[in-house]
Amino acid sequence: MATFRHICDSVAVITLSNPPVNALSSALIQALQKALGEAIRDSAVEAIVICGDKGKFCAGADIREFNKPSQKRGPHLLLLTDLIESNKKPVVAAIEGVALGGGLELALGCHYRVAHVQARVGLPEVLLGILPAASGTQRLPRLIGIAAALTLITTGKYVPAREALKLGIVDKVVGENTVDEAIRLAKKVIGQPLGSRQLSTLPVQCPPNVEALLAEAMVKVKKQFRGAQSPQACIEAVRAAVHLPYTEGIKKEQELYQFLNATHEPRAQQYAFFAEREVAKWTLPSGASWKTVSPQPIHTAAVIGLGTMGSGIVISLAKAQIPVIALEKDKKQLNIGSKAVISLLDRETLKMKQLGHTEATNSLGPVRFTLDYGELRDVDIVIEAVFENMILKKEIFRHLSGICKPEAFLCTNTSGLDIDEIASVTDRPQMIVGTHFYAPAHIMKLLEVVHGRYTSSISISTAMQLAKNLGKIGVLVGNCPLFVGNRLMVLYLQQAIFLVEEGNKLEEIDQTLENFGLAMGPFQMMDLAGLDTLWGCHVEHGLARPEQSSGISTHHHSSKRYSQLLGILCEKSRFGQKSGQGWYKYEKPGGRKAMSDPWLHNFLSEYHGVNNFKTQKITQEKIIEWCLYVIINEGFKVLEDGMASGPEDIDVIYNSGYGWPKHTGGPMYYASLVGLPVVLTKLEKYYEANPDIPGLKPSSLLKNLAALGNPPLKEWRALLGSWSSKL
Ligand SMILES: CCCCCCCCCCCCC/C=C/C(=O)SCCNC(=O)CCNC(=O)[C@H](O)C(C)(C)COP(=O)(O)OP(=O)(O)OC[C@H]1O[C@@H](n2cnc3c(N)ncnc32)[C@H](O)[C@@H]1OP(=O)(O)O
Repeated sequence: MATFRHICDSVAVITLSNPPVNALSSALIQALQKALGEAIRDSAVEAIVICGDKGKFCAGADIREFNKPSQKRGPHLLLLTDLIESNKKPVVAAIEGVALGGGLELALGCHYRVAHVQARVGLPEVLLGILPAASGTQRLPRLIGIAAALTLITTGKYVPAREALKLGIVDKVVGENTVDEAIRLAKKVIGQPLGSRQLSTLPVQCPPNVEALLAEAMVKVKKQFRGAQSPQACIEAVRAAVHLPYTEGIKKEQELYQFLNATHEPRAQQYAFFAEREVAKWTLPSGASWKTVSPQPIHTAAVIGLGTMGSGIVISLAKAQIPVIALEKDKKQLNIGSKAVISLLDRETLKMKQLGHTEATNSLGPVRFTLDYGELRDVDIVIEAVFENMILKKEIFRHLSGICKPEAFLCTNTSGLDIDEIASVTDRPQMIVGTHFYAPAHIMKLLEVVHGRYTSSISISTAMQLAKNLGKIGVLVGNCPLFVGNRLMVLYLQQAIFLVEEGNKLEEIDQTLENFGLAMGPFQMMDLAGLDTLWGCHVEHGLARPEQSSGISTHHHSSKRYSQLLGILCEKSRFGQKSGQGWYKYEKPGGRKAMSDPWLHNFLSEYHGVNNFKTQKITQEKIIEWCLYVIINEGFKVLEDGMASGPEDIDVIYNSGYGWPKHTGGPMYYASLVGLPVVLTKLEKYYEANPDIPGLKPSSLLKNLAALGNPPLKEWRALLGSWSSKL
């Protein structure tokens, strides 16, 4: 756990050992306390080095223990940091790998910190719904100042060693032998006064405008983490460091921790943390998983189509150092596409250089542009990213079949078309996988990996490994129309549009859902995605009729309610951000700043009158229920259909692909927070009043679970044996 040995009879090295990331479990904290006590008492020891086993210093408190009652958690890390700091023998932290959360707090208790050049440090507690409650909010501002500490503590950002050195978090960065260097430093400082190295005793260096700085940070986090309490608590704790002596600041830190811990947020965020890791460990009903099916290595790739999605996918591959051949259909498109890719690559290279990655200078190297399909002959994987048209996609896959080597995986970036139909025209249906990236593809973390009827487990394993290599979260889903993410999303967007038809203001709907915590409201999201794209998707998937926009309409299609508004706006060339107007207007085509548009409001009130819609102004609470409960309900239907392995998969898709607020865990976790019987009752009521909206018809899985009360999400599967994955 924490072992202790003598070096040269004067330096004790204490090694933290708790695989895989040396998380500070209560057992490890106890062992560390014991080892420290021994080293302190041992008169032969004049200095101490703390390091982590297997090249990882420490990833912080053991998150799995957070739900243990505190009396069972053993000694508190905070007491340990005080013990280290007040010790007369110098203590040096040798940081390799990571020093995160409690791991960094432990290092801040030490008198010196030496880091390996590839190490990263940070205080990510805010991302787990808590704050750095083992003195991080009090010691870090004393070390690096208020502004830098605020940034680190409120964003949870991981800082690479070189940046940590610039900020003053570590004293030295080394390329190798971190522990040896820490031992050398420890020996050198034996006998020197430690006063200036005891962070708790230092004054906080405050700029004159400190209150303005704190207020600005508060505005920022309220916008960035709407509805979440931990970022605000983090700022309050740093404010305490400004105004109160250390011990009082610590009291405030503890109070804020207790306050946060009493909310649902830590549990929701910690659930989201583990859910992300769980879904990456895919298993198929056949039993195939990482453990049984090795992914094929991907040394080279090709991307077909260099529009927004294709360009982003090329960048993603290039960033992972996978050589890419980028193909377009004609010279003009290749010219436009290659310019977009090169400019994105330049931007990424610059970003990486700023982070100290010198190897990034060569990141443009792996991309080659071509018009010639023949060049794709030897690549290991092809990702098709042309626009959503089945005929075109089939033509491309037929062509690829004849050109690519038999071992090449052929992937489609369709956002919802039938993978099996695409596979049917190829010579290798078992090697066809859906790889649904999210825009911008080089930034968004989510990759839906779509399992077609014929897809082999090796293809799945390879696609899931590719997601990892690209730094993305791969979530395995089934081949249903629109897959999982968009299947739920399209119903949500429709609900929002129905509200507008009934006389509600789209700005209010957006604002309400943003206040709930979504990264953007539905209308801003539609403008970003492109109204023409969404309309095309509605028509393609039979949610509306193509001719309806100009024709006479009953607002029903196959007895289901639909709205023509998207089609009408497209007819008026209002495509969203790209055309400078959609649901909102923008300063110019491609502009980002959404402004309310008086023209649209006039148009909507006319439309409302002409079409005789009922007027139904609803409250903020109802907007949330009306729009979000269809996501939850369809999530249950996805589980019923076996198109996702579990509720965690749906939550991860929404958290990482759709800006769902992690402090509510994800839509399915949120349903359990609200209470399944409550969600069910509301849906029943809404469906009774709107039988023409099938998205509101409660799923039988929801009904069955609600009948059992509100069982915790992790028990859903065990309670209902009938629901099984059909992936
Ligand atoms: C005076 C007394 C008063 C008492 C008052 C009580 C107050 C109580 C206060 C409590 C104070 C606590 C203060 C400290 C808080 C914290 O430290 S919170 C934790 C902060 N740390 C993190 O958030 C780190 C999260 N982890 C990561 O970012 C990554 O895992 C990684 C470390 C960078 C490694 O990444 P990668 O190599 O990609 O591997 P992963 O797949 O992500 O992880 C590997 C496995 O490790 C598990 N894991 C990771 N971190 C932790 C952790 N901190 N605890 C437990 N487990 C962890 C992860 O789940 C993976 O596990 P498997 O899936 O089982 O393999």
